[in-house]
Amino acid sequence: MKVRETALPGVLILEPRVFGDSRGFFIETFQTERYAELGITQPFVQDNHSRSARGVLRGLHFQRSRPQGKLVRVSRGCVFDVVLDINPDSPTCGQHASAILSDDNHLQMWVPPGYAHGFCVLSEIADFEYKCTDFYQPQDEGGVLWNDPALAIDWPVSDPKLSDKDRQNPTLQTLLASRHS
Ligand SMILES: Cc1cn([C@H]2C[C@H](O)[C@@H](COP(=O)(O)OP(=O)(O)O[C@H]3O[C@H](C)C(=O)[C@H](O)[C@H]3O)O2)c(=O)[nH]c1=O
Repeated sequence: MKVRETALPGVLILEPRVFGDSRGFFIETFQTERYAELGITQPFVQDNHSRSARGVLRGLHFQRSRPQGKLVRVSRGCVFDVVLDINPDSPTCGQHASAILSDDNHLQMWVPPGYAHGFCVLSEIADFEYKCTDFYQPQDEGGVLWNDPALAIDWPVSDPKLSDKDRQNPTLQTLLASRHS
């Protein structure tokens, strides 16, 4: 497996080994020992699968008191995936890492607990599948506005389809200010 570090501490882009043959391909999408060697040691307790159409943007989400680590991949289609540092004590707070994840490049993103995460869909349909290190806690959910100008995230969509919740997410500055109030 090839591993690329990013500008964000602990955020990794992983390229699993692909075994192709005349029938298609085979990939081990997760394996405890191999991923533990990369520091991905927290047990996964929940698997998620979302399907979205072209132009959908989900994010940027996080859980406050029960932060989820996420090992994300795309099993169908193509997305622009974004991880945002929202830790005010981090030297990279406000910075983001991004990658194109697709069923062609088979790339995965490891999002350690404590980061915000989101993606937008670049193909007709995208199946987004990911493993989480903690359970979904709806009352614990938080979000950051996808197009917060201070973040300068170069989303490859201009007028994405958002949930009502995501349309109302605060800017990072507002979020961090509310934590100290
Ligand atoms: C996340 C989640 C949602 N749900 C239910 C709650 C809603 O009735 C429905 C859609 O939820 P939501 O609109 O929050 O789904 P996404 O916008 O895809 O949320 C995810 O989007 C970004 C990309 C993330 O990184 C997070 O994993 C997660 O926040 O699924 C569940 O039952 N369990 C869950 O773990």
